[in-house]
Amino acid sequence: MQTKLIPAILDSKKDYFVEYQTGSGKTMSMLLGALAIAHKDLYDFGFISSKSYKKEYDPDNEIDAGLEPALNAFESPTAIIVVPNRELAIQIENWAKILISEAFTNLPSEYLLQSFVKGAEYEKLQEENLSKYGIPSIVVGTPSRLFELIVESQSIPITLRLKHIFIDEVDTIIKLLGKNANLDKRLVRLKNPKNGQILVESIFRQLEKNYPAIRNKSLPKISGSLKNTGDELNSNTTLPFNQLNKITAISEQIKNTRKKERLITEINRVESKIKSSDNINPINRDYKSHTVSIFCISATINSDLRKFLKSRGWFPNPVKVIQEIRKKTGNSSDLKSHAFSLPKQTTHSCIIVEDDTNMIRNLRMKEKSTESDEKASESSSKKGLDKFRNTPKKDQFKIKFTPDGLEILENDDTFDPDLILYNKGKNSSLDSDNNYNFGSAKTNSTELNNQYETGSSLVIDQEKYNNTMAECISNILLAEENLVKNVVVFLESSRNYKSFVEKLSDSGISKTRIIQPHDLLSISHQAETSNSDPELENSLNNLSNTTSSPSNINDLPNEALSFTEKNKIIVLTDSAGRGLDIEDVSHVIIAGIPKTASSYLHMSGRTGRFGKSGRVITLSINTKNIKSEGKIRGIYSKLGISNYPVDYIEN
Ligand SMILES: Nc1ncnc2c1ncn2[C@@H]1O[C@H](COP(=O)(O)OP(=O)(O)OP(=O)(O)O)[C@@H](O)[C@H]1O
Repeated sequence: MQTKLIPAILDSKKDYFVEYQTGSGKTMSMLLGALAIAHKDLYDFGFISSKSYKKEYDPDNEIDAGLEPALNAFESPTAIIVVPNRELAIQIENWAKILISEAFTNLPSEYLLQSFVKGAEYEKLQEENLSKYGIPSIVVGTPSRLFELIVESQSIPITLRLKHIFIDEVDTIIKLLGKNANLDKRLVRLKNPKNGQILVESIFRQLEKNYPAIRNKSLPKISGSLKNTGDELNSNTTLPFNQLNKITAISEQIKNTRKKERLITEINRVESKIKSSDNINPINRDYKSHTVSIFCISATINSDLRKFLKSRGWFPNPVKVIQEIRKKTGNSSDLKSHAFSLPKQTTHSCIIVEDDTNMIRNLRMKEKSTESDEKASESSSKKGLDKFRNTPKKDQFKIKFTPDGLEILENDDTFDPDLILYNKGKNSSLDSDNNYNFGSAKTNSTELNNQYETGSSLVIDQEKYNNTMAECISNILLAEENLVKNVVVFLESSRNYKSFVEKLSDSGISKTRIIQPHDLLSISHQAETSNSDPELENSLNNLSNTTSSPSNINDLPNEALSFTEKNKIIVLTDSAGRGLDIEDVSHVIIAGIPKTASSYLHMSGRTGRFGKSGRVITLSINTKNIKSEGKIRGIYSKLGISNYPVDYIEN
């Protein structure tokens, strides 16, 4: 993958989807490629002066070439890296610091790369860095912070120097609505697209405004009207209007007059927002003068996301795809039926806790997982979109084998971005969220069931969840002591984080061993500001070395005492853990049923990275009414993994 991706970045003539398994080195390749380009910037813009040191630039002897940094030499960045969370932005910056210090003796890394994330203390430091070092060659940050700096305040200007936009964990950044999201939620999304989407599209709008000459054809007129509904829709209607039209068509069939009226009012509000907002209509890139390459990167990119981004005007030309060859699953022969790939060296186990008897046992896998398990994992909604689900699937892609790998040619004649909203059958996406009951006040038993199925798990109260999970986790760590290095625990996103961490420390795990996302940031931040040992600066990568104060014997009420201090328990949620590379994670423990197969894949991917072995244990509570086994079996089956029974637990 790296031998394909890095040259593709250096060539920068096309747009790419990069879909490789977790821990395969995507983020590292992206950074290496971007730094290679930034490195050239140093010479092109006089940072490294041969005159001052009376030496010619010698690529084999860079350290001696001599550096002469000039303030504000770059008028704008040459690459923008968008990531979904602060932790990942800081991790990338820390990696860059180490790589840059290896290549140059005297060059502050901030000339080449700076990170931008939200939070008062970080923002202050970022502003100081910007004024001290000027605009870096590479900016990395979260969508909302980059939006503030690039679009709102324009403190980071965008010029034709910009050659690359990397979107790491693109599926999280765009976060398409799930197939079962209701109309309310769809309307809200239409009015308020995700920050990452607005950021990227605003950058292209800015470029177009500032450099009209880069376009050599005039913009087609964007039009749309609510008057065309249902079958009258034609392909010239732009995406948001098209979606709105379909929502209108569905809302008209709703019998409950009050609900119908409310929806129509909301539809009108969304329509006027769409009309008045530039941000909502797709962009229109001109590929005859292709100036910026977009790299969309993740272990889980599905065809819905590809279609959606194309419909937003991101890729008017064929997009290159760098991905591993996948085995096929399911019935269909198209790309959707490819299972996402997981590292082979990771084992997956699921432990079921029977709530009524308090017994624990291994997940029982049937001989072969049945279709009903898969259905359980998708959990169908009965919210009135059924008639759209059976819409015949169109042949959206043609695949071409090229020397560089697979290239996907999307066929414009058959392409219908609205299918993203409505066409969901058996082959529905793995990574869309399943969202229910948005805005609904009442919850009936079916909805309750759905909530559980989707992983919201509100049926199990917080106290019971905390007690059960903490007890299981401390016992597992005890039983697997010899295998344990660092451990990542994922708790359900709907859970109270603080009380869970407190319970964990009550159950025999020393507080000093528990690391929270904020701790990861503050460790990095301290390393950054204290200008200490560069090795230490890579704190995310050296968790086992950044030990906290020695453990107090009173913090360790039971046998968990025997753990050494170097073993850390990092408590995260799915979104905070996306893309993070934490050193020596031997175990991932997922406390609860993941929302989607894709979510499971990313959480489990914090271990078994870059060829190392890994162990993933999912803990699931079976209550009297709700059996969670079908859901986890469905996820296993979708991802093509089998249960590895835990030998110290009954089957
Ligand atoms: N060429 C390489 N040689 C040695 N180690 C590497 C190389 N490339 C990446 N790594 C290491 O492999 C680990 C995983 O890399 P990285 O985080 O880039 O993977 P990823 O594919 O982006 O993972 P994810 O999908 O979880 O975001 C990191 O510790 C990284 O330092």
